[in-house]
Amino acid sequence: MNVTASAGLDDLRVIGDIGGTHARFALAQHGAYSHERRSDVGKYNSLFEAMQDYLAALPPDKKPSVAVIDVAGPVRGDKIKMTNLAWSFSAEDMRQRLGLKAFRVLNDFAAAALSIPYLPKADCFAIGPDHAGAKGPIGVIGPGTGLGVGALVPNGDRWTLIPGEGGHVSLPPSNEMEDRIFVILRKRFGHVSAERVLSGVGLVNLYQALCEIEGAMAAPLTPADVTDHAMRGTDPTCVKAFGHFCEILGTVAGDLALTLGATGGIYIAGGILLRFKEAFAASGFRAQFESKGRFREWLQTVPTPLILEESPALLGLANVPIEVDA
Ligand SMILES: Nc1ncnc2c1ncn2[C@@H]1O[C@H](COP(=O)(O)OP(=O)(O)OP(=O)(O)O)[C@@H](O)[C@H]1O
Repeated sequence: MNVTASAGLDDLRVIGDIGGTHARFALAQHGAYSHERRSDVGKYNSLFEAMQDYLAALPPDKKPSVAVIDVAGPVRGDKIKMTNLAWSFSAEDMRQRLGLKAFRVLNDFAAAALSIPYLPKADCFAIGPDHAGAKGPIGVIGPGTGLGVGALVPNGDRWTLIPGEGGHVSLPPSNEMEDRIFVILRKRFGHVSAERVLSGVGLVNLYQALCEIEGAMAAPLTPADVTDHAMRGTDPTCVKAFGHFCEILGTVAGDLALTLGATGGIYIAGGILLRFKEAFAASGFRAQFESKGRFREWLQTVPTPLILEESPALLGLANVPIEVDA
């Protein structure tokens, strides 16, 4: 899809970023948004219910005429099924039931990628070289409930958006310990995608694999327990799990940079790492990102800012042109 900043931004639009755990809705016009609300997706049986609830709570003079929604999962055609959530819907059916002029659906990391040209500098925490003024293809990668990946490629004064399912690329182990973790995960999952490690549940998978390597019994920890122990240093296996998480993200992000030729930067998004920006910056992430043999020097020039905004996708959705077909 080719993207300009102008088309269809006058209509009041309801925008929604639908992840595997949270749904965030807002109202947008002229590229900016307000009336943001976040809910747990578990509260609702369907996207329709969640949207109806949000729309019903708006002031009476706020009646959006179009919807632009992103979902964590592939978007091909009218029927959408989310990857990490039991919701499915037809965009045309949603449009009719909500009485809207248009109902547009994008992949969540396509929307996150679209936000990058509009993201205020204060919403990024610099890791590696400064991203301000960096030009060229841009990648976005973010561990949350799943692992999202998206990209933007400059095309004259426009951007070409590349939605994909880069979270499901094969996990690349890059040292002996990662080999051992990989073997354990392969026995468990068969194909070990990057998402099996680089997500909330991935943190727990890493912790459990490390316990197995150490011959220890894994405690029933949540992703938040793992990072909590890691930050407080109260469980050495959790400290190691967080360390591997950051390093493996560095490897996968470095692969993405090489594949895209991402001189514009690889932006790190998702709901997990923005909570731990200092620990992430101090981790082995950047060293692993650059550790690409003969391409180390080139990777050293690629910025890897951490997006501090929980839902950058909303900014992308506020700006997506809706008359242009994907
Ligand atoms: N403190 C924490 N430490 C580590 N993981 C956490 C923490 N809090 C929440 N998580 C995990 O983060 C994930 C939710 O991430 P996020 O807030 O980005 O949700 P989402 O937008 O619904 O995800 P996605 O878009 O990937 O489907 C869950 O797996 C959750 O267990």
